[in-house]
Amino acid sequence: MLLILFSLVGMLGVQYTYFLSIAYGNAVGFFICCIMMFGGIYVQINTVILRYLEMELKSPFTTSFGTMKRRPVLLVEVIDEHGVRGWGEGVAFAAPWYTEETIETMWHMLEAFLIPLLFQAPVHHPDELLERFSIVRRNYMAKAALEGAVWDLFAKRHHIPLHVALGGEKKEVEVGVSIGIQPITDLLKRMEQALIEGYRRVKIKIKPGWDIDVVRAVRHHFPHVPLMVDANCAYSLRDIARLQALDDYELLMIEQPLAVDDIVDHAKLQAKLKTPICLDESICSYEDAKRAIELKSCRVINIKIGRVGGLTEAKRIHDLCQQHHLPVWCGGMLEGGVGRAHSIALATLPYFSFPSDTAASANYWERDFITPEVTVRDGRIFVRHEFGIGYEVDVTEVEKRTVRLKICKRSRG
Ligand SMILES: O=C(O)CCC(=O)C1=CC=C[C@@H](O)[C@@H]1C(=O)O
Ligand SMILES: [Mg+2]
Repeated sequence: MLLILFSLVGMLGVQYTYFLSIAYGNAVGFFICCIMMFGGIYVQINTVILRYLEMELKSPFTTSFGTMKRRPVLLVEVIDEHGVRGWGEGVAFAAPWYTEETIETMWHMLEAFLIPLLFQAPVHHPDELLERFSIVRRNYMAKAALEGAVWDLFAKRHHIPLHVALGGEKKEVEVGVSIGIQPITDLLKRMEQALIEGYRRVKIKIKPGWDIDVVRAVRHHFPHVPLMVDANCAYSLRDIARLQALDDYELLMIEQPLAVDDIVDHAKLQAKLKTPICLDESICSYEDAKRAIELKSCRVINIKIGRVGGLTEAKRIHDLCQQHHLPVWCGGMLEGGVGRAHSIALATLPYFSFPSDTAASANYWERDFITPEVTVRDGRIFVRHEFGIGYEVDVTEVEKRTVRLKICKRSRG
């Protein structure tokens, strides 16, 4: 009886504060979280559906570690005891060259370990899953896929958008575009197109031998465009002179120049560079971010939900960086629409300080599997107010691409 009363109070309270927050701004975000925590609604997931989708990028994407055209996606759908559904996306690639995870390892970890852990007990708030999943080491993208689906469902159960559930404040998020390695004339054309489309910042990929000349050529054509470079771990401290030469081009930041575990060398390098270093692959947790801040290994952090194990950890890293005045921004993983929707919601948090790598659906896909597709106007994505992730999953489009499906059911014994 008491539980039903709490649930009712919680549900009404959350919706009321959501409408208040629309009407009066977002000062009530903290209040919303309190009500969510104590409101008494809990979610019992009874079914999880895993889908392996074959997808192809519109054009190949080349970085220092290789070229990708095929981009399979792992979709996670969770269904609770009321039939409410939530969606998450596993963002690892087919091969383990960004982090150690792949689409197959995510599938295995989900099926063998994480889904059974989710079935074990109801969830009062998705923040609890960080602790519950912690008995599984690393495997952050697998955890994030399932946790993200629960966040979506949780927001829907509370009749609020995901960005409100997260405590986000922005009504629109600024976005940039990431352009892969390609012949310089194609790169310049692609950049010009992106700027015409309104993107507010351009990131280009570099590697040893494809760096200073390219940046010089880009700066020659676009002297004032907010520009950054991403090396995806391609350099070592032996390349310090090459990296220092990039200081002449007013780059916003150099993303992940050194190896994934070179957090000490990144500190040595940052001390010798004027340009801020942004860490991507090196930051997989709150603890990693704390160490990087302590060691002064970087001046910016790129937060990707998948890389850090989910939205809860992403929020913790955001808050930590805010306390230390170290700007963050939201990276991308060439996601399908569900992953993209989660990133948009996260980027509404106040300390996301540079445009996200969340370009429009049409930048990647002939047809995305959400409706509406993500669109960018004047370099901004307008945040949707529908409950949960704010976009519908287009089941017909999903089914067309699904090559493997697994339905996992909670045993009620
Ligand atoms: O548009 C996006 O989703 C960002 C693309 C992008 O730059 C990256 C995606 C995935 C791995 C890397 O190649 C790279 C990155 O490191 O940020
Ligand atoms: Mg990167």
